[in-house]
Amino acid sequence: MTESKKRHIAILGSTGSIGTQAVDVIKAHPDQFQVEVLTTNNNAELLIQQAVELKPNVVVICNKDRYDQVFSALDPLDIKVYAGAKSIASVVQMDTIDMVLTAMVGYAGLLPTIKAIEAGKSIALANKETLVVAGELITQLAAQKAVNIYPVDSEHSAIFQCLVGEFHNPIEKIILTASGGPFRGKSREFLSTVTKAQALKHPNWTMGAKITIDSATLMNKGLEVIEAKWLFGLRSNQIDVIVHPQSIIHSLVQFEDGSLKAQMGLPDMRLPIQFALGYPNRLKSDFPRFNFMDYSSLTFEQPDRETFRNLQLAFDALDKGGNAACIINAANEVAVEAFLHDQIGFLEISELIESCLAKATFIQHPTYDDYVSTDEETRRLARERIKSLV
Ligand SMILES: NC(=O)C1=CN([C@@H]2O[C@H](COP(=O)(O)OP(=O)(O)OC[C@H]3O[C@@H](n4cnc5c(N)ncnc54)[C@H](OP(=O)(O)O)[C@@H]3O)[C@@H](O)[C@H]2O)C=CC1
Ligand SMILES: CC(=O)[C@@H](O)[C@H](O)COP(=O)(O)O
Ligand SMILES: [Mn+2]
Repeated sequence: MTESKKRHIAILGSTGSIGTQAVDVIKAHPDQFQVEVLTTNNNAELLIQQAVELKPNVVVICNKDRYDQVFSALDPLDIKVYAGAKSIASVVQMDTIDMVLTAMVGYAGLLPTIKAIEAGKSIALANKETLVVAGELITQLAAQKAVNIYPVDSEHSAIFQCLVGEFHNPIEKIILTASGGPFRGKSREFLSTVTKAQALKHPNWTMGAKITIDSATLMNKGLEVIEAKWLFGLRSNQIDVIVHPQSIIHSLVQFEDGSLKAQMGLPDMRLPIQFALGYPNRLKSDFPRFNFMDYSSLTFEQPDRETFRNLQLAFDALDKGGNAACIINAANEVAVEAFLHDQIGFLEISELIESCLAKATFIQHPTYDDYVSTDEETRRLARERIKSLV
């Protein structure tokens, strides 16, 4: 690419696990990428450090109390500084941006993603919650605006990589691989006493706290099933989940002739991030290479949906349709937060989600405003339930 053809990127959530790895990818390819926008929730120190190095046009810090600190560091460098969630939703529409990487965590990713698509920006989507909450709305809007959504999530990137050159061939089914998390093979009795420190020890990936707990409960795989439905236009009976504890095969596609294609590699999120940012090009990297001799066996097992009920709850929500996935997402976000604050136990995460799914108002054809009210109602129900438990 020439200087003028550099891809101009906005990184939402630049201080997190995906965000910092995206910064590493971009720094390794200064001829390919220019950072236009960086955003964070609270982490002013790292935001300032990244901005001094990458010289974006604009940074946003959600927490307004940290605005002065960021402004005094970056205004002398001619970097514009804004604060508050609304600013994120507005800066993604800047003319100078080509692609928005949604690397913030949770429901907060929904509105900025909608605004970015409305402005015609390509999306590199890490924030799976956006598609879980409002997959139909997002995919319809993207189609209307002729916007491409490039998956960053490792499984979905794997499927997307398997589909390159195959877009005219129907998918028979996809197989999402799951590590099984830190509690693979454990009983409900064991799970009744596990701590957040145990749950935060993922066997293969270093990630933010929320997704790490989701991996431990198998909700991450449930969210990924819903994410896959919308990204690849599938029915739920076309999506299988298989536990693969080594996380080397990142997922598979089966075509109508029975052929299976898989994408493999060491667990390293920089690869799917780089593939999404650089698509359709595979950029050179110095990431460690997979060596077959280091793995004497790659193994597979069925997920235990009875012990880890969240996976089944996600399939149930997908089959129910409407705002059901929005309900389980909101309940899960509140439940994970409560677990991380030692307010509820590990098994109560699923109980809370199940009770919210039963109680929250079901809407068959939700609008954006319906998603907002569903999210609010479910969070209220979940918090009431937590109060009754403690
Ligand atoms: N980590 C991974 O390997 C993978 C992550 N994903 C998905 O990517 C997304 C990000 O995950 P991850 O990087 O692990 O998360 P982290 O918790 O590590 O980082 C989250 C980022 O978002 C910012 N942020 C948090 N809350 C808000 C908010 N309410 N408004 C605006 N910004 C906010 C944080 O700012 P601050 O630092 O100030 O808190 C931080 O920059 C999630 O949706 C996750 O499911 C998908 C596949 C793999
Ligand atoms: C890296 C990534 O994409 C995560 O979503 C990862 O897949 C989590 O691992 P689990 O398979 O344990 O959910
Ligand atoms: Mn994943």
